[in-house]
Amino acid sequence: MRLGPYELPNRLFVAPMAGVTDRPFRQLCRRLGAGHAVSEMVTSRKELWNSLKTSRRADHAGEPGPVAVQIAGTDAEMMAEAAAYNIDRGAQIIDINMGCPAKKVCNKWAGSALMRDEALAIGIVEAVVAVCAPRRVPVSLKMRTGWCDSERNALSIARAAQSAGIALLTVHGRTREQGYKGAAEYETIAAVKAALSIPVVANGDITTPQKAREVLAFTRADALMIGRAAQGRPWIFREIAHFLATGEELPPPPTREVRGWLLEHLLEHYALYGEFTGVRTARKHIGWAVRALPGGEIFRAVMNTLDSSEAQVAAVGTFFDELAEHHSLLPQCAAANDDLLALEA
Ligand SMILES: Cc1cc2nc3c(=O)[nH]c(=O)nc-3n(C[C@H](O)[C@H](O)[C@H](O)COP(=O)(O)O)c2cc1C
Repeated sequence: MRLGPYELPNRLFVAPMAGVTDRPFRQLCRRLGAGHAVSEMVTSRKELWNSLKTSRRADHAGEPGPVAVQIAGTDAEMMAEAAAYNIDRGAQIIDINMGCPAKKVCNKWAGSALMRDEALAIGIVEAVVAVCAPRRVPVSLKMRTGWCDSERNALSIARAAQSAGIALLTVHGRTREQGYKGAAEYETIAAVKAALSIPVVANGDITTPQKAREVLAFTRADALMIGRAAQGRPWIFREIAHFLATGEELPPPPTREVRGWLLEHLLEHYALYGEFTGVRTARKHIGWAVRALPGGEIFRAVMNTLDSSEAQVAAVGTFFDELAEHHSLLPQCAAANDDLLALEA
């Protein structure tokens, strides 16, 4: 599918998830079938641009393009500056965050809180497009269905944002008030898709290839975005791609291959974050990878006591070696996907 001047390899996107979708994770998802990845959000507050956290988030070394950087903020001029700053550092697509419900973001009237003030929201879109268009950088927008049940204004913002020049729109089928609770609804996404001529991406609770097919059919969206279901299961993208193309389910991946992907991911992760932070932040990725495997919960607890990368890598290697002795294919998850989603929200 096309996004501005770029032809994306497929219509399965990794959702931006702060603290999760760093470069190593995005690269892993892409390798395992995702056609597009949006980075974790970068603040529009200039004073934070040189912080270690922001510079790690702006690290795209070796990442296959187009590099999409998400920006968040509350002020049109600052957002335009943030867009220009990130383009100068390699961003090829700028994604505006109007979807994040986090308090840190919402208290500052950013993220999904912007949906409450349509004039401000569109002012931001216009200012960002004004900076990006001359540089031939497409702007995408990510939003929820509205602020709350009685203020479901996705359609009106979507129309205005399209007129303001965005190239693609993602809609997460929940209101800001819902956070991650309840189920995503797809009626609003279908209505937005029917009203717009630019590509629309459906997001929310897509956890299986079957669900992916249903959401595509119901919303008629051009693409799907997947977040939490890819945590610990980045091969979900190729599972979905295969199912959409053939109608058949792929068998689970070989346990040894999963071992290899996770260990490679860990090495990339330590390289980006360094030993101390890397070991600590890798724990969640390992936890997600093993949570639904036999012995996973016990391993997770043990692993949280290890504080060197060497010990972490050795423990993960041994865990998967032992698993592979009994299961050449990864044993299917015991926990239902819905439980996993609830767990991580
Ligand atoms: C840990 C976490 C961090 C997130 N961070 C962001 C973010 O930085 N920007 C954003 O637009 N959405 C963010 N989201 C929302 C996701 O992009 C996505 O819209 C949401 O998880 C619904 O999709 P899913 O059901 O496939 O997970 C985050 C979600 C999670 C779980």
